[in-house]
Amino acid sequence: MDAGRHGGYRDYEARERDHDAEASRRSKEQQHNHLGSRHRGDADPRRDADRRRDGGRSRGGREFSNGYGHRRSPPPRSRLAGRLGEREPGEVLSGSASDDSGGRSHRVRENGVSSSSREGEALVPSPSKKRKFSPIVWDRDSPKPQPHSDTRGNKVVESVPAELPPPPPLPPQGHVPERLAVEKSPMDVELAVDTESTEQLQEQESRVLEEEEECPTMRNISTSRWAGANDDEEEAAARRKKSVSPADSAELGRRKKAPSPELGEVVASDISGGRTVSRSSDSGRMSNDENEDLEVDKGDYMDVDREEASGSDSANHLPHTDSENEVHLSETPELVKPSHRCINMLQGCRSVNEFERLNKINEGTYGVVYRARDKKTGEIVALKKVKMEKEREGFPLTSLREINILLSFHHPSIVDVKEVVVGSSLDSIFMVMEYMEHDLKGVMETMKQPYNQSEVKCLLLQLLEGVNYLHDNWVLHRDLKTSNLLLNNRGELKICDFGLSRQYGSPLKPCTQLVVTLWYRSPELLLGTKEYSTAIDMWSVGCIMAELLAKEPLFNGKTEFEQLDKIFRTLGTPNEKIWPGYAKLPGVKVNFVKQPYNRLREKFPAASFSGRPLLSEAGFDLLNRLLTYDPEKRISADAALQHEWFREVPLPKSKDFMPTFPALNELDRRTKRYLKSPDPLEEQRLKELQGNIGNRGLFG
Ligand SMILES: Nc1ncnc2c1ncn2[C@@H]1O[C@H](COP(=O)(O)OP(=O)(O)OP(=O)(O)O)[C@@H](O)[C@H]1O
Repeated sequence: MDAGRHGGYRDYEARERDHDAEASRRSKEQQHNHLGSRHRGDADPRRDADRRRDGGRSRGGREFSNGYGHRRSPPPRSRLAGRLGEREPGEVLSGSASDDSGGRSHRVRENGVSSSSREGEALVPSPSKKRKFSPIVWDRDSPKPQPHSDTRGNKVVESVPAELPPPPPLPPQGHVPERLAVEKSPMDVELAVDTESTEQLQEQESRVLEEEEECPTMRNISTSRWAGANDDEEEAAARRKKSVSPADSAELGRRKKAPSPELGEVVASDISGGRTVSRSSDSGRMSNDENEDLEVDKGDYMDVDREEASGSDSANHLPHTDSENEVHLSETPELVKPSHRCINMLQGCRSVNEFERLNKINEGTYGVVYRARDKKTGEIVALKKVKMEKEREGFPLTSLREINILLSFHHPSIVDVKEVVVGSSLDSIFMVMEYMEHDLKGVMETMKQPYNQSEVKCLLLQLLEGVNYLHDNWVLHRDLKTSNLLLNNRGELKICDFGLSRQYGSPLKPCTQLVVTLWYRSPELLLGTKEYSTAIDMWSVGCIMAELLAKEPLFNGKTEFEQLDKIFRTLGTPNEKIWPGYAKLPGVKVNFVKQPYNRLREKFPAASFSGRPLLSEAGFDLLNRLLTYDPEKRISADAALQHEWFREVPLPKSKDFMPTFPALNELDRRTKRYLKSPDPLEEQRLKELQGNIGNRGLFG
């Protein structure tokens, strides 16, 4: 942006070269530090400090007292075969389940015994993992963290210049972008925006960022290049992508986690190689002349804008021992070669009138979502129109974040944004997303019965894979809830709505406690903590797990006080013993109910005739670990994925056997209301309208 404004392309390129050299140097330093740290052993006192900060969520692997480890060894097939009779229809089978449960079929065990050293199991070398620091969030008023380099190559927060990072590189001379990204570098994502709008967007982003976060150490989330990537390897990775299953690729993604992003970068460890980015076939390097081509054909305009204008108790009660929380660092940290990824901001966007509008799906706080058809390809997509009406200052930051993150990330459990298209004016911007038939909230509202345990496992595994991918890539979602989990009729779950998501490790201003919808908000946020971490997302995952099992929200408070009250009544009132630091939280001054016991088990009994959702010991243990008060002790996504519950019967249901529903998102809103209405008369009408709505799948 600055280059365009002040120096033109020449300056821009020169600056870019400098930037590249700097990035390359940093990358080398990082790698060097990594190598250095390999030989240093565990005697590093800073490692202990990191371990405490990390709260045991390190990628290096946390051993739980119950023996859940990080070993990913496939069980002998014969064992599973021996208990086929115990399976529910659609359960994941060893060996064939790579596409069922996020590639964890190899974790399936005979009976859920979690011994980490069972005989006869073929040990697959666990991928070395990178340690992940707990994000550190500084109060704006607090002293700025001093820049320092981490000798182990781990994430460090360093002071960075207030100015935005340099713009992305120009494509090489004569470069004509391909339509299909699979033929390109797997890490290349090209956000096609015309030059003028690019400048405008960047300028606005910079302005909004500066306003929102005055802290000079903040850098915006931007997708930028990693130095040192090998193009050949990228191409090979892109080719490999085509042959790996999503589940396999999720596994791969975890292995490929970059040690830490360069500050200000969203490091997309693009697990599956090249993402297929649909983009304008006529897009190319943008010139002012080409820009004019973007003028919409008024006669053929999709009338979106106009229409808009008119219309276990231990987790909470028994403090974990030190040994439980001990972080076992990876002995041989994997040296990850960062992938090369860049967004070409200089290509032209397609116009929204290349899509035919089908119906309005939903309207959220930040955008209106439409179902539409790509006129060229016939593909059905979801178009999220960025809401601009409240934005007197320009392009909304939330949307910029969302676009940045979603264009950068590619994972089977994260909704895919294919491209960005523009409306008649530059302030009407749409994200073109893969279309999903439902969101989890809508589906649960229409279901007669809650999901059973094996279905919950299938969904939860996918959710955890997505959250793990985000956390691995230094992003907090900060608004996980059932309406932000999309479902399709292939049993796939995908996380959407990244408007509140945030790169962590960067300072956040104090008022950002108001993230996460109330029902899914963690106690530390409700109690006003100024430092929070990946654990806030894990609390939300716990609430979602409970909601999936019960088909109703776990804690549905109307105010923050009521929300905390509901949490405390169910999980017991926390204290310093189970949650060190609790007493110092700003919100603790309020007089809360004194509930000495954790009563969660009453809501999810092991056996019941009361109609309450059943949950095994292992399932309850996972739920308790997700709903652990102390964020430092709360289970991480990575550890949750290894939890015994997913390995015991009933095994996670295969996605193919998940119940399917009529696509709510294709119905008009009136019909949707019928569907959700508790009124029996309406229900009757609905039945007539929809036939077998809510029928469960073949084996459901
Ligand atoms: N790719 C998609 N396919 C189908 N439906 C979608 C898609 N993306 C979003 N939706 C629907 O639109 C709704 C709102 O989308 P989204 O959450 O992204 O918007 P928002 O304005 O950020 O919402 P919120 O108010 O929750 O922040 C979702 O709950 C979902 O029902």
